[in-house]
Amino acid sequence: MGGSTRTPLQVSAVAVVVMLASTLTAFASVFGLFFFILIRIKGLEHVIIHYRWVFVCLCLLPASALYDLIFYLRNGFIFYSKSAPKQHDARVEEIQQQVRNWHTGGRLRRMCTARPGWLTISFRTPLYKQSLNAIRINLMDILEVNTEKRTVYAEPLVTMGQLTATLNPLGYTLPVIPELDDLTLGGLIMGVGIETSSHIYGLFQETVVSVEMVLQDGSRVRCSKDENSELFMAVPWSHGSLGFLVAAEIRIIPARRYVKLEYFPAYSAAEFTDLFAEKSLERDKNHFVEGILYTKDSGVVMTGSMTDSAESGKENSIGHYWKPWFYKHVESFLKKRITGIEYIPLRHYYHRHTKSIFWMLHNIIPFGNHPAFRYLLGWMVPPKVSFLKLTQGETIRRLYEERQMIQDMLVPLAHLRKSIDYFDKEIDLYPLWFCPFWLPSRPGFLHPASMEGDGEMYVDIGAYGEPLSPNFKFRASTRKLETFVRENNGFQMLYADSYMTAEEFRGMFDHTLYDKMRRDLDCVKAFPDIYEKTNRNARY
Ligand SMILES: Cc1cc2nc3c(=O)[nH]c(=O)nc-3n(C[C@H](O)[C@H](O)[C@H](O)COP(=O)(O)OP(=O)(O)OC[C@H]3O[C@@H](n4cnc5c(N)ncnc54)[C@H](O)[C@@H]3O)c2cc1C
Ligand SMILES: NC(=O)C1=CN([C@@H]2O[C@H](COP(=O)(O)OP(=O)(O)OC[C@H]3O[C@@H](n4cnc5c(N)ncnc54)[C@H](OP(=O)(O)O)[C@@H]3O)[C@@H](O)[C@H]2O)C=CC1
Ligand SMILES: CC(C)=CCC[C@@H](C)[C@H]1CC[C@H]2C3=C(CC[C@]12C)[C@@]1(C)CC[C@H](O)C[C@@H]1CC3
Repeated sequence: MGGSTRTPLQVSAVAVVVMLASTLTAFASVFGLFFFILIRIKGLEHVIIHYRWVFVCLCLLPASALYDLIFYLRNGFIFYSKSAPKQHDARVEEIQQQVRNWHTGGRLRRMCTARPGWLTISFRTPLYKQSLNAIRINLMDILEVNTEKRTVYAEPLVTMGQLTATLNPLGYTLPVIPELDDLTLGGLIMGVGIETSSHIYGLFQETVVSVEMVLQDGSRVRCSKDENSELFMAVPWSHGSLGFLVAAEIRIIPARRYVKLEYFPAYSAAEFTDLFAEKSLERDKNHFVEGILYTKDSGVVMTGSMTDSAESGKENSIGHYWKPWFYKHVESFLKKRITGIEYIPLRHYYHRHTKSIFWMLHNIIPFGNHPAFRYLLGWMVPPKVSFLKLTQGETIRRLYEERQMIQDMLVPLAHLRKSIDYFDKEIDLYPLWFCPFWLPSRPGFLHPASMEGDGEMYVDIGAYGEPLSPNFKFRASTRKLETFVRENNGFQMLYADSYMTAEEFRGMFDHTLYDKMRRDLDCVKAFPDIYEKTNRNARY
């Protein structure tokens, strides 16, 4: 894609945007500072809880839009000027130097990345960030899109939003693009990522062709299925406990203009389960499969396929800021008791839950889906998750801790019906999100209970919101849920609060290869292990 000449109109438009942005920033900063002081004054809890939207709308929305705009311009400039690949080696060398300095300094404290805890897409802030030796990883660019090899080569801080904005106009996409936009390549490879195409391609980790790591001795290694293959298989879910990721090569596939999305309402848990299982197993027919349950007995299953043309009158650009929140739109099929077909522009599909942060924005801006709000301020939505986290203050943090659940549990598809019953009885939280994924049988932290056969179809059950079950007790109920999941050969996503003991944790995840790599690469004194980094006690 070549550069283009700007017309005087475009130059004036940029000047107006810059002026508006500066005014907004000044206003947001003053108001933000005022509110920041306010949330620290005790006794103002009512205001903080019930009027958080004032602060969010006046400060966080403009700040988020501005931040995104600046980074979008910066990323576009760097990508098209091709300056990042030239600097990559020097930047990696800086990381290697920091690790060597850690050795010469006597290896006193173990290491983690210096990325501040509030920036990570999880409810918690890691406590270890304060006490460990923080290694600065300043790597945030896409290095190459190779259409012949069908790969994109990128640095670990590249986000999903950055990747879709770059790849889609070139006619490509990633096989799995986990929603939300600010998720990073590093976080998804070292942690886990999932999307509604995972029933075909597997979790995000399965789309990785190779990774480049800096190990605890300061060396730089490349790993793929043919080169350092054991380390390659041990990297997913390792949470930076085997080394630092400095680049990754990910598969790309041709993109099409639209997703033809079909909506199938279901009016009982049994109907929902059967439909969801049937669509998930039709891997050659459905490129995307997703389900949302609104009550135990009502939900919608969606299937999508990519296409270049749309039937007239059926195009729906759901991503436009004035459009209703996606999960509300989906619910309307349930209420109207009809199936439906729509053609959604690809990028809009990928970001369908971003605008409303699944259904979590409703608590923060209760009128966020009202047409008046959408038309007036919708263009700035959503506030950045990291900004919400940074500014939530102690009262809101405690409130979420005591009243809200944010969990993703991965269970075999065969146990879906049982799991829906369990979630309904013990938690009673709706909407519930369902996303199928294929788990191959091969060594690593996560594999099906039986290693016979190619693999097994699993489903991610995402619970985000307020549990209404009268039996619900935060710690005890989460522990009980963890036990249920473990007993059903399932797994917990580790960005969420995990209360398992070390023994229970080892019972859920296969540590054979991981322990071997920790020993072979001399990681024990260099990095905390996964349990130490992800357990509830490690996070504030
Ligand atoms: C204020 C602003 C911030 C932006 N921030 C980024 C950024 O951080 N990274 C980036 O790669 N591109 C960003 N963009 C660029 C934007 O994504 C481009 O317009 C895009 O390349 C054009 O794609 P499109 O026309 O296919 O989709 P569009 O029609 O522009 O977008 C489709 C829909 O996807 C959603 N969407 C698109 N981009 C984002 C995003 N980045 N974050 C959240 N939702 C999004 C929106 O709901 C949008 O309505 C930003 C644009 C603006 C105006
Ligand atoms: N759709 C989806 O699939 C969603 C997934 N998520 C979760 O969000 C997480 C990703 O969030 P994100 O904010 O991007 O990442 P995080 O900053 O949360 O990083 C996740 C883990 O990866 C490690 N890590 C990240 N980058 C590197 C690196 N370059 N080298 C070594 N270790 C690294 C971090 O180590 P350290 O602590 O040392 O920084 C941390 O333990 C995923 O793990 C996923 O579970 C959340 C929402 C949606
Ligand atoms: C699709 C998958 C696999 C997971 C989606 C999880 C997200 C819905 C959550 C991950 C981190 C969560 C946070 C919040 C909302 C829900 C998540 C984005 C908050 C923004 C809620 C408001 C708080 O004040 C801050 C939270 C930060 C983390």
